[in-house]
Amino acid sequence: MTTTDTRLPTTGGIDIGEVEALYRKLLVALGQDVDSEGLRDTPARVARFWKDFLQHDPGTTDTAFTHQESGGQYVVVSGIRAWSLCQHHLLPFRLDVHIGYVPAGRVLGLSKLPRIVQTYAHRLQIQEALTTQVAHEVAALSGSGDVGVWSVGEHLCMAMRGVRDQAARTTTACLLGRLESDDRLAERLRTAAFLPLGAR
Ligand SMILES: Nc1nc2c(ncn2[C@@H]2O[C@H](COP(=O)(O)OP(=O)(O)OP(=O)(O)O)[C@@H](O)[C@H]2O)c(=O)[nH]1
Ligand SMILES: [Zn+2]
Repeated sequence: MTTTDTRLPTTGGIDIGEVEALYRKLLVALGQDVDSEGLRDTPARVARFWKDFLQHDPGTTDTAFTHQESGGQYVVVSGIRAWSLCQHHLLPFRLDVHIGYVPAGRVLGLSKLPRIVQTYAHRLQIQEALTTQVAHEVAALSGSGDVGVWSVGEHLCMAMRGVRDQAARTTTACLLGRLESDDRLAERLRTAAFLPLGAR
């Protein structure tokens, strides 16, 4: 996976006028009075939401600094918060994402890690794919093959509908390079990632 993979995997652009018209039709089909005061502007608002969500610009993600003295060091940024939308129900899921890597001569700008998460969160997603995509992007941008990403998700499609389990949390992890093969290293980074979150 390369940095160019941050483009949306869509089949076309967003026709915001058509989205608005379709939402108007949807509300009618749902038996709603679309000309009532509260709903009159809703199709346009929701169309704007989709455009903002899917075309969100996370900003520059590829600033990295040479750091040859990084031998033996690891970097962990934990508690990155993001919202995404599940592919199956188009309902939000909230994520806490924790990223760790062992630099290989270069370190990424710290703010770039939340920006990378946002890049992949602003898609119709499943949590597992997002976790994998973030790990590969961090690897590509940092030049380090030793990357771990842990995501803890709360899915509204499980909480407010369907099984209606409000307490369930989903943890997904993607371990690359030495984090995959070296259990002790992976555990050190995982512990560092989750440690500061104990009080939450
Ligand atoms: N693996 C995975 N599944 C997800 C994610 N988000 C939502 N799902 C699941 O997608 C599945 C879709 O299942 P279906 O049986 O097709 O749909 P459904 O009848 O609405 O399922 P219920 O949610 O069980 O009511 C559900 O089990 C969801 O919990 C995700 O990020 N990863
Ligand atoms: Zn869902």
